[in-house]
Amino acid sequence: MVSETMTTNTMTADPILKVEHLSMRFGGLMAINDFSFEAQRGEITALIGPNGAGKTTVFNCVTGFYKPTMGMITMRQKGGKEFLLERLNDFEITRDAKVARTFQNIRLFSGLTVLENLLVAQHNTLMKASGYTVLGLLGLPGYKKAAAESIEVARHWLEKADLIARADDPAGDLPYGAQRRLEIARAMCTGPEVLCLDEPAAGLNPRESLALNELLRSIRKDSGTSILLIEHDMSVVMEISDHVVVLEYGQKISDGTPDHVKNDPKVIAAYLGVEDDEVEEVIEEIEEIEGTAGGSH
Ligand SMILES: Nc1ncnc2c1ncn2[C@@H]1O[C@H](COP(=O)(O)OP(=O)(O)OP(=O)(O)O)[C@@H](O)[C@H]1O
Repeated sequence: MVSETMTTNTMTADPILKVEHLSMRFGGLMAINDFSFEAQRGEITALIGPNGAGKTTVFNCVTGFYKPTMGMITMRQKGGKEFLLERLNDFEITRDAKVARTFQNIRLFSGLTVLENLLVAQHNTLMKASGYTVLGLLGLPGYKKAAAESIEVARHWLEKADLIARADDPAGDLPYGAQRRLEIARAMCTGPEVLCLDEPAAGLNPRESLALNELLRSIRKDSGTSILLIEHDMSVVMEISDHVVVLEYGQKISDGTPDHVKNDPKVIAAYLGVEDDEVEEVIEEIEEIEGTAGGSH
């Protein structure tokens, strides 16, 4: 039988994103120190780790918000074209390399409607079709066609995100979980090959969390977009990820399938804040407590 780890790392090896020897220094602090990992095409890769481990810094390097102190970040599109992301500006990473992102804090245009938010996301395509002229905006058939297509793309993602009934409502009126899904739908309207999500489940209730899982799974299945996510909610990470990479103090401590990572003593130690050799003792204690709780029901 082929092990799960092999399925992820060997048999389907087709990395869309390769991070090699990444380091990021902030003054005297080495926030990321010689960190390498690969995200496979068509998979959901989660980056996890305790607070301050460096997850957001890695994200900011991948998406061009920070220029790394050292290291290489290669994005290989499905046609084979390669981009060295550390050399590009953030807007080029979105526009040319086709890496989209969402943020920890929701950044929607709250006064615009839900649909309008998705049309704004397609601004680049629409402006190109207008020939960048007012006349183009008013009369060019190419523009009209592009505008109709943009509405179609928006409708598609509104349906996927279960937001079609709210299309004409101001984005700011949506419940929190729906705003998170709208952000993801907006990122998808740019046609990304990699979607980077910064804590998409933060602040969601269990029902909203389930809706998010469903949306992310359908993105992977239907669009083939690869997803890289940072997430604290382990139920989301373990349920939807194909591959999990764990950071602690800016260095990789584990890398593999959710099952592999979940049972890795180094990861357990990092999350519990104990030394590696104390892990077994702590696990035994937890099992005892679980046994006692199970027995009392
Ligand atoms: N712009 C910055 N200037 C200085 N230090 C920074 C900067 N950004 C991050 N850091 C530091 O780098 C380290 C890693 O921070 P980062 O935000 O990447 O961690 P994280 O794993 O995303 O944490 P959290 O889970 O709390 O969001 C921290 O010690 C943080 O204080």
